[in-house]
Amino acid sequence: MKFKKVIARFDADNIELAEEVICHIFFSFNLKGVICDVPIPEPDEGFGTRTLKTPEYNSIIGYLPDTDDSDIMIAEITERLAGLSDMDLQVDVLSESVDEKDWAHAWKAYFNVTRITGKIVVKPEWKDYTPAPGEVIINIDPGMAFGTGTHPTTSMCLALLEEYVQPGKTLLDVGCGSGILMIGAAKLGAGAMTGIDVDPVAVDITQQNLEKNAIALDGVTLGAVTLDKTPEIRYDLICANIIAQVIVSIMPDIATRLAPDGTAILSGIIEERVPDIYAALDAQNLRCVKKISQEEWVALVVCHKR
Ligand SMILES: C[S@@+](CC[C@H](N)C(=O)[O-])C[C@H]1O[C@@H](n2cnc3c(N)ncnc32)[C@H](O)[C@@H]1O
Repeated sequence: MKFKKVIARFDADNIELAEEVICHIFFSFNLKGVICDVPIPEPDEGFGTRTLKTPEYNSIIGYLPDTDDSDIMIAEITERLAGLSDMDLQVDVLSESVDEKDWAHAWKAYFNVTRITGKIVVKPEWKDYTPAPGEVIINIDPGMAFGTGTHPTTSMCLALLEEYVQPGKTLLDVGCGSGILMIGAAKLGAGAMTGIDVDPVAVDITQQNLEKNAIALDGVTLGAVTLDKTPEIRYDLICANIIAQVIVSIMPDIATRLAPDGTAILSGIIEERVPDIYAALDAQNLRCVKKISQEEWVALVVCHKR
């Protein structure tokens, strides 16, 4: 099958805000395999904590099936991006036709063994790594789904899971992507888990990655659904690493699914959006108990007000 690779090459005063907005537009057009390819200022420390190659440009890349309509969609995406005139953003949209087999593996050059915390290491399935005693190794092949652990939004979630997962705690992962957070949680001792994603490909990849990590699937529920379409089961832990606008819109559904003593980890939020999140939390009688940040990205730990 042929795909159109869509590249939004951009420059902006606020790179993280531009990343968020462009990704949101890509997701709203249902582009698959969206990755942020942004030069990282700090050097790789030799462990592969960052991308192996530093890209020359800031790019957001996504893929569309190559059909009669794809050029019209790309023109609409270009128009939407050009309409962001209130932001200090210069963006060029490029596209090229690629074979699935060509692109599905091309990004792998960027993904190396990545240490997230003193304990958690994310390892591409195809790389060798000898774990130190006590390390939690997450084997991942994200395929067309988001989630290698190299993005700050994912690594902050993993670090917070290490802090908040307790044996047997139930977990709901909203926007499971590659399944990386569910695997991390399971290896840290979580009990029954539910993972949902609007992208059915992500749900398939999550299942494959859970299997590759020998996570028993009998306690796992997966679905290509939005949160409002899931049963109102209460979870001890909820993770949502999605952009702020989506988190705000699903906050009522998060609140009704968070156990009275439960903890939600909300990530994918840039600093500018934190006031919107706080307002949405307040409206649902939720409160933030911890805020961490990496680069311009913020992750919040949230619970019910008492
Ligand atoms: C930034 S990725 C996070 C992937 C993974 N959980 C991680 O932390 O690396 C966000 C994921 O949320 C999914 N998504 C976007 N909007 C969603 C929604 N309203 N409900 C559920 N999933 C959504 C996307 O398809 C994508 O896989």
